[in-house]
Amino acid sequence: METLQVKNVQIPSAHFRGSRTDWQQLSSSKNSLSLASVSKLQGSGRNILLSNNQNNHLLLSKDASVSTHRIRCCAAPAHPPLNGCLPATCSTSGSYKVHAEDMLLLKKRGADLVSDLRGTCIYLVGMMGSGKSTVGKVLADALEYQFVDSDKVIEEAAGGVSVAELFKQQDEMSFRCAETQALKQLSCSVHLVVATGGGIVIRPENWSYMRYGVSVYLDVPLESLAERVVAAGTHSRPLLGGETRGTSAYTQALERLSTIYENRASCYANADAKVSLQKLATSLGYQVGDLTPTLIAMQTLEEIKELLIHRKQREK
Ligand SMILES: Nc1ncnc2c1ncn2[C@@H]1O[C@H](COP(=O)(O)OP(=O)(O)O)[C@@H](O)[C@H]1O
Ligand SMILES: O=C(O)C1=C[C@@H](OP(=O)(O)O)[C@@H](O)[C@H](O)C1
Repeated sequence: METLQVKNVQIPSAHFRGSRTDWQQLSSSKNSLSLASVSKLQGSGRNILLSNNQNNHLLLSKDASVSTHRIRCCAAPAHPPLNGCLPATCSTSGSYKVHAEDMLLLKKRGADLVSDLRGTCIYLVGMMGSGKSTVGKVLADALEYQFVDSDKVIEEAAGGVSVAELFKQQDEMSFRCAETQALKQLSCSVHLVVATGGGIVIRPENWSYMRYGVSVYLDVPLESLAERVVAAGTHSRPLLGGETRGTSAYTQALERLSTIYENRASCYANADAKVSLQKLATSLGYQVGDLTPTLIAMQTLEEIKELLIHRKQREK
């Protein structure tokens, strides 16, 4: 890790994902943004972390479209590069490991939101495999909320019987009733990030519970979903029709996911906010597969922030 003392930097506008009010801007054009009062620029691996003296941080990803020469230090370093300012440890959000510096930034973004959220629960909705659990755990850490998976609540209420087993033992309607009960119970709590089951959106009654909180739709292209669920194994996802192997597994998963999605697309659109992985990837010059749960969690916090600002303005 390298730390440079710099005064201001120029970055491509598309890569600015922070709050503009946190940063003094020297100039801004369609394609580029010049930020003043940057006190530190730290680089590690693919990431570049900018900080200013007000303790605001901005994480940029160094990839094909943001190479170091496009992140131009307008002032020469005041001191020779310093080494290792942040601990090289990782924090664990479930089994996914978040780099310490990323978690620092996530927590900063989370802390900015907490007072406006006032304990409101966050409900992540989206298709199977969209990353609700993976991203949800990172978000919960960032907000210092508790993470809950609605499927796990259903399994506990059923005495430890798995969702896949419940689908075998009962019809889907019974599972949906248990899901509504679980959600009703969760909606009485505060400070929760809830990873909901992919089908929770189909019942209007469920929305009446999720309206107590903020719902965010993780919109992931079907091809990526199919890749993920096949890699993870489809045994725990009964609606995908059990385990198949080889190349046909991907084709079968994609077909089933497409059919399920067609029936649900309008329901997902009810969410208060949306994180589109395709849009995020395009804005960063990435492929969807390159988007880490950390980046997705960061974007989720941004979307929630926008939503809260919008709500506040409407209240006025
Ligand atoms: N951003 C990501 N990039 C790649 N794989 C991911 C990402 N997010 C989640 N996954 C993987 O996809 C699978 C499904 O994720 P999960 O969080 O369980 O989804 P959901 O809770 O929406 O069903 C898991 O194996 C997980 O490791
Ligand atoms: O899409 C669905 O209808 C379902 C999604 C699953 O949850 P995940 O989205 O967490 O896989 C689980 O609730 C059940 O298998 C039904």
